[in-house]
Amino acid sequence: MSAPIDTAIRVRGLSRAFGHQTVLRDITLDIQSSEIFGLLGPSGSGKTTLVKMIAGIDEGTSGEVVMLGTKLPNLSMMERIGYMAQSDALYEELTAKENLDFFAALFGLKGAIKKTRTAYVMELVGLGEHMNGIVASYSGGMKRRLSLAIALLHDPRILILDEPTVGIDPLLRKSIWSELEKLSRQGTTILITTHVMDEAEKCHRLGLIREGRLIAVGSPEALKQETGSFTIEEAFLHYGGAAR
Ligand SMILES: Nc1ncnc2c1ncn2[C@@H]1O[C@H](COP(=O)(O)OP(=O)(O)OP(=O)(O)O)[C@@H](O)[C@H]1O
Repeated sequence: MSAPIDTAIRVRGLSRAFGHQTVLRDITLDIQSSEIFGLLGPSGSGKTTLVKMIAGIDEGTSGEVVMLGTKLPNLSMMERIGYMAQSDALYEELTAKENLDFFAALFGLKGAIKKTRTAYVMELVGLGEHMNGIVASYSGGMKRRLSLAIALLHDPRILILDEPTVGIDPLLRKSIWSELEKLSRQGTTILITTHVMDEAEKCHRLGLIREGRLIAVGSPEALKQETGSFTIEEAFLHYGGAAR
């Protein structure tokens, strides 16, 4: 008998409409524990809408999301999810440290653990020396990095990142990716949306999304092989999508 597959995120028949506009149509998807799963699709195809429902902050018009065995939305699951939204949700008038303190309190981090985690995540995103800077004075890329630090702060089992590396320079992007790979090896499940093809190549599996439908799911290699493509972009075109 084969070992049971450890599913971290189970999506079944998920649809979402805003008024008369249906933006997600009957999405069914399993994301395995420790997997780095990438969502790729043109602007407006429904990636953010989907990750918001998987993060438990929006609900489908129909269908369901089950995370680590618990149906969402469920408040107690919030502790196990690190969510980095596409637009930064930061307190601009406060310092980075004060922002981190706020989120640490929200997740019940205190004392030495809070101090260690705060220092670690800020170093990771290259902001170790900007801890006491007022966020309003940060550049766009620095704000993205602080948002990523906050998503990682409580060491969540599930990490949901909506275009996390926009505005981040290639060197730092590389070190962030090697950290994501390390977290995945340690058991963290990572769902990431991206427009960047070399990031898509780093995902264990990809879901290609177009006009609210999941048009293909597979490893970058499998998707390329199936379509006889050299690049993911080409494979996407083959499935009837467009990379942007
Ligand atoms: N709250 C909302 N009310 C009405 N329409 C919405 C709402 N949120 C999203 N939409 C619509 O849903 C569609 C999908 O949007 P979504 O943000 O999920 O796309 P996306 O693939 O993440 O795009 P991008 O890559 O540009 O971030 C768009 O047509 C958008 O206008």
